[in-house]
Amino acid sequence: MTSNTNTLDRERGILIVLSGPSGVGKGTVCAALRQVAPELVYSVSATTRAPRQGEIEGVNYFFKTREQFQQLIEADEMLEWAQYVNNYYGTPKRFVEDVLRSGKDVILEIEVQGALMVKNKFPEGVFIFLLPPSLDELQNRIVTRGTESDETIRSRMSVALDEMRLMEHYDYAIVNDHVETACSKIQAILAAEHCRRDRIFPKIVQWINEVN
Ligand SMILES: Nc1nc2c(ncn2[C@@H]2O[C@H](COP(=O)(O)OP(=O)(O)O)[C@@H](O)[C@H]2O)c(=O)[nH]1
Ligand SMILES: Nc1ncnc2c1ncn2[C@@H]1O[C@H](COP(=O)(O)OP(=O)(O)O)[C@@H](O)[C@H]1O
Repeated sequence: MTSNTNTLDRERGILIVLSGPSGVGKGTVCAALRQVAPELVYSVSATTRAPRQGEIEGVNYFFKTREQFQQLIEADEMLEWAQYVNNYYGTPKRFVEDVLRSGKDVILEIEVQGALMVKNKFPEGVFIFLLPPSLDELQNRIVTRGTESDETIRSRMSVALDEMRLMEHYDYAIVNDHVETACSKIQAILAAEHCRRDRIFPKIVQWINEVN
């Protein structure tokens, strides 16, 4: 038996897509997830939206002009992209593919149109939808965050309803009532998906055959 044949490694990482309406807490839950699951890789999106106070280029987003964003699409460098409330958002393709090929799991925090594009390309991905405890609480969270104008808040609430109608296309729905609970549920889903996908059985058969 060689050392190459007796490791129970998976060949490719798992692609996780986390969606949910603006203000539901995707960013907050992802930040908590980073603390407890540092092995998970986060895809940084490109956007034409202006940076919010404190946002850092390459950390929160790659901030682009409309022309630059268009060029990325034309050069086929986007895994998916979507227009959301007057701005474009998209996932750089190469980074995600490299991470998956290296055997690590990668998480995309994206809206629903883009998530459905990803589902076409990666049906084996894990699609998780984050829900608010109520619509009032959703609005309250967007308002409390204080990053949006009144008009943008109205647009985001209207998009939120459209997004929730498409929830049935997801594998899992999680209510973000408490950040820690939502985070634990995502970890539990990931752990279960690892068990389901691990290519352990062929390896075990190989071990047994090699011993006999
Ligand atoms: N399709 C797509 N949506 C994205 C991407 N990055 C972010 N989004 C989504 O775009 C929406 C607006 O993002 P943002 O302006 O940062 O607002 P926030 O998520 O409410 O803080 C959210 O639903 C994000 O999840 C991306 O690469 N692709
Ligand atoms: N479980 C929660 N309970 C209460 N407030 C929350 C919870 N999750 C997030 N928030 C708050 O809601 C607001 C929006 O969260 P954010 O992570 O920016 O949402 P998203 O990334 O989905 O737009 C923030 O002020 C955040 O602190």
